[in-house]
Amino acid sequence: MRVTVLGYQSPYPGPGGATPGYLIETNEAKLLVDCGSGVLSQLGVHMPIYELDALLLSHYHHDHVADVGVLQYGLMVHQLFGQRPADKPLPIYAPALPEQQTKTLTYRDATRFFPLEEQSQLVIGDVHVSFRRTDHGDGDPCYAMRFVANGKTIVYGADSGPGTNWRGFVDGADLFICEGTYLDHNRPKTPNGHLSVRQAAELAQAHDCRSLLVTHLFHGYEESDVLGQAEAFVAGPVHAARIGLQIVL
Ligand SMILES: O=c1ccn([C@@H]2O[C@H](COP(=O)(O)O)[C@@H](O)[C@H]2O)c(=O)[nH]1
Repeated sequence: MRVTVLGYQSPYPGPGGATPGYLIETNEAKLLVDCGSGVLSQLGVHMPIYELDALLLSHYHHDHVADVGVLQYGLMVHQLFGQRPADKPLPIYAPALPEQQTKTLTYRDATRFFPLEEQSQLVIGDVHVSFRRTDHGDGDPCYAMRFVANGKTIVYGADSGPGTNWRGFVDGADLFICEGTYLDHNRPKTPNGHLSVRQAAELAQAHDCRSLLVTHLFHGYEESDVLGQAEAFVAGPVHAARIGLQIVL
């Protein structure tokens, strides 16, 4: 499996940047995971957008879905150009709630919405995907995703506060893509559905992850500060997200 960071910033893209979006590729699948602001232009650096096999959305906050509409337009045009079959809408797997948000995900022949629940299990090409609800948001679900292919496991933690139950989901992952929204000096006194970089590292270490990618970062954070505050993770390599970073497992 190969993961490419297309966007990692939050809550908005810095100059030339992008909010969360990750390309996960195997021999048999090209999956876009979240589709934030600026992600579509980054995707085009790595592959034609019409070759995607699926889009998976963790939740509907703007920083994770901002480019879905332009992706739909793009696929529609590539179908008109004959580069993508008109009878092959891109599946968009996304939470079933809030219902109003789901209504935009089926668009002409370009995309089709498939609802996710915590119990959902997907097989896309050679990738098996399962889900875990995270501690995030004001009542509507946000799902972390576990991708297993060719004996390797990537867990994408989506947005997740300290109340998330990770047991049996992230343990032993070859790569944990975990949010670290705050450096220490910005960390709120009361948990608000996000983790700090320090908490992300402690979590990955406690669950025996083999490598860590800290993401969902403010664009102004320095990579050296992020890596410095991730010192609790000693079990393997630590990466601070940056656009274009590729990790091969
Ligand atoms: O205290 C805060 C609250 C939010 N942010 C950033 O804003 C976005 C959107 O907020 P949600 O809590 O996810 O609705 C969030 O992803 C953070 O990047 C913040 O930095 N500090």
